[in-house]
Amino acid sequence: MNTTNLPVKVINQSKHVLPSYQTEHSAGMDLRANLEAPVILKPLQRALIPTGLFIELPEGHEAQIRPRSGLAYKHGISIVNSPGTIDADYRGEIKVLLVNLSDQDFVVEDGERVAQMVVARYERVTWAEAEVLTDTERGAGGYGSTGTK
Ligand SMILES: O=c1ccn([C@H]2C[C@H](O)[C@@H](COP(=O)(O)OP(=O)(O)OP(=O)(O)O)O2)c(=O)[nH]1
Ligand SMILES: [Mg+2]
Repeated sequence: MNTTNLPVKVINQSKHVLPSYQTEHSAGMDLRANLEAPVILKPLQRALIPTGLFIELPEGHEAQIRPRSGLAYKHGISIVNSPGTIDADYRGEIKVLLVNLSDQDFVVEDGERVAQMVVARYERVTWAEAEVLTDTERGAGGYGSTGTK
């Protein structure tokens, strides 16, 4: 298995341990809420949850902030801007924009694992302006054009 272990500079101003991979091949590290007091999310309310983490990603890498499926399934908790993007040149605190999509209040506790962070390489492009694009079988088909079965 060819996995990388890229060093990422981090400042941890939270009262919690650094995020870590929960299993041998987890793609994401769970991020913990760093709160003075619990945050109550009413149905359809959103809140920016601080993590107390500040990172410096290597050039050519981003971090994606993604929901956790357990919280989503059990409590309807998701992330409004999913997947959130942490840019390599961002030096601020990582925050998680949670939303409560259930019909019941949800309490975010200090130290709770509210999201997961996946570090990924990205490409940047330059435009090559053109008059026509290559013909393909799909063409402009989308939005279910291939059927459901
Ligand atoms: O879930 C998120 C998403 C973003 N950020 C931080 C890191 C990112 O580099 C910066 C800007 O994010 P984005 O580009 O998504 O926001 P924007 O609304 O376009 O703001 P800006 O004009 O600052 O780029 O905010 C977070 O901490 N959490
Ligand atoms: Mg932006």
